[in-house]
Amino acid sequence: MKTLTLNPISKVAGEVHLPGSKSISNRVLLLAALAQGNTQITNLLDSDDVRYMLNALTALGVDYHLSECRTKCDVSGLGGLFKRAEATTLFLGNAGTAMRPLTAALAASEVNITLTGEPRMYERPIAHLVDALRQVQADISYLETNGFPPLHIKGKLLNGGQINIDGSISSQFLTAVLMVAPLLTGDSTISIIGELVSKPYIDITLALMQRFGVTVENQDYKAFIIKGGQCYQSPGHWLVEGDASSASYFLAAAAIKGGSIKVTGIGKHAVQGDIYFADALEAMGADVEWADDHIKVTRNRLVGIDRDYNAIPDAAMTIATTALFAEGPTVIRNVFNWRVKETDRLHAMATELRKVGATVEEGQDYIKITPPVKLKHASIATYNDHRMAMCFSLVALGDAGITIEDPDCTAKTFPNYFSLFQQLAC
Ligand SMILES: O=C(O)C1=C[C@@H](OP(=O)(O)O)[C@@H](O)[C@H](O)C1
Ligand SMILES: C=C(OP(=O)(O)O)C(=O)O
Repeated sequence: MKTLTLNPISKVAGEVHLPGSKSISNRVLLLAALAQGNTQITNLLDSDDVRYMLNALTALGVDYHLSECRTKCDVSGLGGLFKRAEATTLFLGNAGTAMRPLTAALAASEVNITLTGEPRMYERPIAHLVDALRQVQADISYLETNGFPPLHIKGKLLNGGQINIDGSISSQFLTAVLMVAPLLTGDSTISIIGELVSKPYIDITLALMQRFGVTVENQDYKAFIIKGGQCYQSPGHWLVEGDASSASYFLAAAAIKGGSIKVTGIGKHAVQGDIYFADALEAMGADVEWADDHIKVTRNRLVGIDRDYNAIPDAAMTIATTALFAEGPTVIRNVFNWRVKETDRLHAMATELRKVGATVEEGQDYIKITPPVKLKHASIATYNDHRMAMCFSLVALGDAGITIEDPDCTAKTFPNYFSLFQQLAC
């Protein structure tokens, strides 16, 4: 297995122009495909998750032109739902932002589709979404295990109506139903069962839908009312914001061993909730500068924090490894759904943090990290989880360096992460 050893880095500084947001790239591609008119997308993310969405759109007959650098894409919208008579299989890797929204859009399209993916995708629950779509007569069947992909979808025009959806495991299920709802023939009311997790991702969905001409009535994240029989209208041009989750590793590096690091491509008005990772760094003691077109973090003394990070589950992982450099323990609470992402992230994080010397308490839905007096060098297993690899790169800012197993797993969202990270060393 390939490994990457990072020698101790004593100081970091510089500027990083962020690759496009994964969450926005895959949403915009799907909305542009369904919209009336052409959409010119710039700063599209070039990573595995986005390739799976692009490949799916090709197989579904969507016309688009991708530039050579794969960050510009002109999409000719279908002006409505997909239509493809032949039975087709779409392989979606482990991309939640492809699997979940496509399941809903295809259930309402006249298609005959099988959705497959990597082995881990078959362990990531999807029943809450399938149950919701079945309430409006969607014809979706499980091909292996009840409640999990792979799925077979015998799509047909759906009517809309009352849809109750469990929001307690993933917001992506609600995102999926929201994005298809305006294209159903009748009006829909989507009611949330339980407490909705990862709420800021719903704000991304609603903001993008609005830019494509569709308004949703949001009743305090408990119910959403959407008129049916609509068509998305292309906004013409779309610049994808930088990825706020990807920004977290650079901002954390500055907080730990800056110098200052400035990330561009996002700023204080960004639509992604993960920009509030910078608030977590501020709470730990770092200096943060918020501008319209960048966020800059400068090192200061860091102290542990104890907070609920349900709203930013991806960037919250970066707090776990930043905690190794803070004074006193850090507790990251209400992150139960870490267990159903690329790997069981609560368990993986606890196991690997212990290897570098931390004392760790792994709760059902929280993790408590007490930093060691001295970090130890270790070889870190990454569990085919891009964020495990990127989070543990921060350990190189200690005195012992770190070895990252399978560093190429960052290809899911950030293929050139390690070269950018190493360029910041000074
Ligand atoms: O909608 C999105 O773009 C995402 C929502 C979050 O998932 P959950 O809603 O499952 O927490 C996040 O972890 C994922 O990386 C991207
Ligand atoms: C949870 C993640 O991905 P997905 O979109 O596959 O859910 C992630 O990127 O951290």
